Amino acid sequence: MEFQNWRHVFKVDPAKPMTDEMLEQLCESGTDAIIVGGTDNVTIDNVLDLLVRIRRFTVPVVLEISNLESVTPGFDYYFIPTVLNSSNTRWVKDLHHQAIKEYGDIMMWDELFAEGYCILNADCKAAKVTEANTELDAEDVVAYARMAENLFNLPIFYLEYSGIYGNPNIVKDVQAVLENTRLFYGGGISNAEQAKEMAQSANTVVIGNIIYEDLKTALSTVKAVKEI
Ligand SMILES: CC(C)=CCC/C(C)=C/CC/C(C)=C/CC/C(C)=C/CC/C(C)=C/CC/C(C)=C/CC/C(C)=C/COP(=O)(O)OP(=O)(O)O
Ligand SMILES: O=P(O)(O)OC[C@@H](O)CO
Ligand SMILES: [Mg+2]
Repeated sequence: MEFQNWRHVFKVDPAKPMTDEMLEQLCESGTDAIIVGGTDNVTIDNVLDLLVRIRRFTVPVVLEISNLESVTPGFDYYFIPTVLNSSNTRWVKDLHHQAIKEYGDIMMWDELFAEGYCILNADCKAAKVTEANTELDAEDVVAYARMAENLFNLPIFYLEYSGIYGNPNIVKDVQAVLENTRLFYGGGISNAEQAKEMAQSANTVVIGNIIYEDLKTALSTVKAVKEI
């Protein structure tokens, strides 16, 4: 699949305002894809608004589904998070079961890809919402990665530090045990050096909040990652 070659992606949050000028710079930056996703206040209206505006460009666009109410046709792919270290089955497989029960007959299965999330920042919104157990050491995380690949055959293992820069050694340890499952890293990347450091081990680095804080620096991460 196309995403298997992605090295760099921007994640844009439908709940946050973004001008056409900003969006154009992101879409024309040379990034491999734009992921549309966030934890809260994601609605059909703000998702459609972003989709229509991103579609003016040729960059691939993915919807990372965080609730069923905001799903719409028109994206290239749909990423479906399942939070492996959640302590509440709702975020692991119950919402997924409900969605498949309701829409299973009309689902375009070849556009859907599951992401096995392991959330490591206890203070981020996604950890709180999903009641994630973030008290994990490197061995625990590696075990989740092995589970994602070997038990569940997930195409993506997503190391999520949303809001803080993570531990590059853990990213390295995880990459060492993955063969087919792609390793996405996201969290706290706020300059080109950090993007480069995480991209040494992760297959794909995800750049989120810095887009809204310092667009120029966010754009600089594309070249940094592509240079490796
Ligand atoms: C039209 C078409 C092709 C139809 C497809 C049919 C269909 C309905 C398919 C659905 C298939 C399916 C099985 C869906 C599951 C649905 C679901 C609701 C799953 C749960 C998702 C989940 C675990 C969400 C929890 C939160 C989470 C992990 C979000 C990921 C994004 C993230 C961590 C963002 C970072 O947060 P952010 O908001 O940016 O935080 P800050 O503001 O602090 O930065
Ligand atoms: O927003 P940041 O901290 O860059 O994290 C990116 C992404 O992993 C969030 O889901
Ligand atoms: Mg965010």
